[in-house]
Amino acid sequence: MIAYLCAPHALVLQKEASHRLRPKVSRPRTRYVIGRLHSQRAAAHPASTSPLMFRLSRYYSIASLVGISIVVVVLSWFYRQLAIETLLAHQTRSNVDLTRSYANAIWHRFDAFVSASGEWSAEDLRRRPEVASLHAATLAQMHGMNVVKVKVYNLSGTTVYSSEAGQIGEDKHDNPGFLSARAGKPASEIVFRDQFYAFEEVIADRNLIATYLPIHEHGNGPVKAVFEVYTDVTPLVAKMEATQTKIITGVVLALALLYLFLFLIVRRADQIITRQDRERQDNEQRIRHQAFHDSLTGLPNRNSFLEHISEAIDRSKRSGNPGALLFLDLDRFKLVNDSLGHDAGDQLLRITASRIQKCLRETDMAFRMSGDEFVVILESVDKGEHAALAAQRVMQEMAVPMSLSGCEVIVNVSIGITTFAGDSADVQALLKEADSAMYRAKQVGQNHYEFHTPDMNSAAHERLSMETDLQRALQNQEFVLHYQPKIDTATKAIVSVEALLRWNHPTRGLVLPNTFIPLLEDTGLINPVGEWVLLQAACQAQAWIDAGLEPIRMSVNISAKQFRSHILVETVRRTLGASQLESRYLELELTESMFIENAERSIQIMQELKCLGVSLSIDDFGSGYSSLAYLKQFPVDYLKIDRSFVTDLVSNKKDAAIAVAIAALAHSLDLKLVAEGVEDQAQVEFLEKQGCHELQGYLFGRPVSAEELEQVLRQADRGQEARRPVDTAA
Ligand SMILES: Nc1nc2c(ncn2[C@@H]2O[C@H](COP(=O)(O)O[C@H]3[C@@H](O)[C@H](n4cnc5c(=O)[nH]c(N)nc54)O[C@@H]3COP(=O)(O)O)[C@@H](O)[C@H]2O)c(=O)[nH]1
Repeated sequence: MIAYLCAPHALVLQKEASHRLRPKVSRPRTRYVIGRLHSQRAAAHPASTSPLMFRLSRYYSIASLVGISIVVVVLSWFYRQLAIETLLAHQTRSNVDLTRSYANAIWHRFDAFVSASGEWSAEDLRRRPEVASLHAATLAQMHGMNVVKVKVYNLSGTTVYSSEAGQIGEDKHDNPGFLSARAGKPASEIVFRDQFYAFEEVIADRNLIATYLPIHEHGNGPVKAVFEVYTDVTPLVAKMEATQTKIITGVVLALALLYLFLFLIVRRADQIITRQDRERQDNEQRIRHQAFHDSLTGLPNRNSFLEHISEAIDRSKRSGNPGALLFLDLDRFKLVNDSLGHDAGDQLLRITASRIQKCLRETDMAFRMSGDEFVVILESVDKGEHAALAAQRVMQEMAVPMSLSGCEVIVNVSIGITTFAGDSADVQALLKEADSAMYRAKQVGQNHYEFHTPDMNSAAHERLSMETDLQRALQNQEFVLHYQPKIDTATKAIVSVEALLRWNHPTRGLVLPNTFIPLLEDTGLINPVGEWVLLQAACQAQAWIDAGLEPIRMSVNISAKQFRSHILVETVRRTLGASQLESRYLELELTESMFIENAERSIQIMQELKCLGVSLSIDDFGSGYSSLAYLKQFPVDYLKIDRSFVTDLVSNKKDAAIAVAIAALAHSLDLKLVAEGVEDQAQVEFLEKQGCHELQGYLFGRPVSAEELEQVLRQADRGQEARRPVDTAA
């Protein structure tokens, strides 16, 4: 039940709405879709920030420092090699010149000595008297030069003279420098000596260039001996090293500046990348959250449910503790949406979500599946009573009035419960079980919970098979209309008939609209079927006129979906054209809940319908949101008191008071009053007193086929008297 305790302009009614089906159990079909879900766990829980975020500036710093170091080392080595090569080449040239002048000056003294040296031992060589004069001549020749040692080798590689006397007689025949010079090619090498015996002193920490030079006979003849000259290049090397240091320092400074400049660019890029990365992560997190949560209520959604129920079943398997699934559906949610608008509907869903959560333990989880459907997973429920207690808690919480769009409203909930243990593996089957139980709870009377029983599965199958059959019913001409008369209170003549839809099911027999109109609404078939009803009823009314019967009004029920479909006016126009029925004989029965969501638009539709000349009636009046403020603007002709107030109006003072109030309202708004559900004379008398214009009910006739009603109409016309009511036993 939904109860409105509304503000001044509305009637204060807490009566169960009538059994009219248009706004009744109408809930979106549940689809059980289990698809592959990507990263469900990650998405159900907030994503952590990536620990491996690429740090460009860190990589740049390391890579460029290593690169700069390599460049400096290579450059430094390369420069040094180049400088030494240059030095060696230069020194070799100068040593060639030096040797040439040395040879020119003193070779004539050596010539015979060197030629004969092959015969002497090392000792003999050292003792030779020529050595002293050679030494003196050499010293004189080298004076003032940077030459620090001179050696002379004969062609066998024996040191025949050295300015360091101790080396005379040494064998150097396999020395590469000697071999190169003996072959006619000067050779130089640079060496470092921490101690070196120069002509007359010992010198320390010196860079020396040793040059091996061939001595040719007559200047350009065959090689006669090999000279080795050591020149001290320490100052040159020091200079070279100083230059090298300067160049390297310059290069390092230039690279450091470049590094700094690039570092600033890279750091900025790094900051941008980091920010974009964070934004991307935030976006991903938001998308994941959206994929697994319902944006309206903030509850986890169906995807999240599918993940969690599987985990809950696994846990139940491991622990052996059973769990339970609660399927919750709001009672008459559609009515709130239709009457108070979608904002109120959204607010209701949010309040419901928070109330459900209030009733749960930390280990339980609530999900919004779709529309007004919620599911709760309860873990470790030892006995079914625990699930029942949770359901009761939710129902109690929902029974507390809530304020929606300025109205105090109580919206109840119907709950289906099923339990699962380790062996229940099929999530889809579990959902179906809980859904079937919820459906049974609704059928039992709403604001109720039911446990799943095996027979419920067959009820669900039944629903499905009905839906399938309905798809073919229109094509197979299985629908028929029955007609129930309305009589004039004063004359008791039939002044109108209400067309009521029946389904002639091939195997089930005659099915009443309570069973299938909600399914027609759910499947969207209500529009084509509604059009068919309109045309059929109008054609029947015209057929009776054509058959010579006194014309009467034909009233047709219009569903909320039809009314909102925006093609209603055009459909009625086409119907009138096709049936040739005068518009004053067509009446449309609308319910007040259709108008509230967009009253202005509803008034416009009603005015357009009125322009066609049809009559309009507000059916089931008093059972919904009766806005008096709008009622005076509705261009309607009839107000039909809801059957629920008529049934007990003689015995129930409140019903009587409401019927009186509605009658007064109709009179003051200049509307014709119709009462439905009239079953006895006492009701007739009460309603007559209230000035009710027309009466409808089993007392005057049940809905019957067109043929049966035609007979009644004929009898009445033949008798030239007020039409007799249809036999109530029919
Ligand atoms: N959108 C459409 N709705 C339709 C159409 N045809 C019917 N309906 C709606 O279905 C509901 C149930 O209709 P039905 O089972 O046909 O019941 C009607 C009457 O049989 C019943 N009635 C009439 N008099 C009495 C009575 O004295 N006692 C009693 N217990 N029941 C009685 O009331 C129903 C008619 O109600 P109403 O429409 O409010 O006048 C019902 O809501 C229909 O509107 C259709 O084609 N389209």
